[in-house]
Amino acid sequence: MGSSFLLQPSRSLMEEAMAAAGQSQDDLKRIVALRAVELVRSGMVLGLGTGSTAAHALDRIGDLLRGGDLRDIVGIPTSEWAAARATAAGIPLTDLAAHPVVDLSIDGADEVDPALNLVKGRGGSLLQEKMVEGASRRFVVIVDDSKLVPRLGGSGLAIPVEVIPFGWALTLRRLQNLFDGTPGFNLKLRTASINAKASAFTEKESEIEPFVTDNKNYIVDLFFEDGIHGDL
Ligand SMILES: O=C(CO)[C@H](O)[C@H](O)COP(=O)(O)O
Repeated sequence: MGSSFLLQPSRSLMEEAMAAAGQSQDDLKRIVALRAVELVRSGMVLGLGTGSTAAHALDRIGDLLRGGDLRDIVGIPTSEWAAARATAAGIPLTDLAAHPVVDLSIDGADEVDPALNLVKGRGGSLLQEKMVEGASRRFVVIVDDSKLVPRLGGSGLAIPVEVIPFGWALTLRRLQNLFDGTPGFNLKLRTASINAKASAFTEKESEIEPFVTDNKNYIVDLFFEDGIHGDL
């Protein structure tokens, strides 16, 4: 991957946003997404991110294309969700086979540590995000301040790992062994009921059905009481 860096609402923008009555977290997501889209130029191959922050960027790119301010853009979606959102926004889609080098990817994240290491994929899209963003010359991460942590896992929320269904229980045990002895460490297979996207199951079935990713894989969620200490 080329350079990756973080865009947050700048101090003045953040203060402006927080000062104005009624500004929500979603407003902050929109502000930072719009700043990231300022980096988009006509003719670029874009990596199209997934999630509620990236949604603002996709919609903005669509607006600029419709208004004629951007031309000849093609986008590689990082999930089925992103493909649908980009299509609705009017962004022409392509893939990594046709465009193995991506000029710029814009995506959200679940956690960002001070060294700009990321947790991604709590929404369930991991593998394609990593492939598209890994093929990018430039990767711009757009987050509001709720995503900043002193160390990964520090929010106490899941660190997702996508695993193939074959032998998933063995993979889960190996992940368990990897972090054995880490105080407050826990892990579990993500079930369909946990991921809102997996709505095909009834409530009762969903308690026992694994969540299935766009790539037909499972997810094991890792939890750290106080984040990951030491080398990643
Ligand atoms: O990795 C992701 C999806 O798999 C998202 O980028 C991440 O979950 C952030 O989402 P949001 O902007 O909705 O907080």
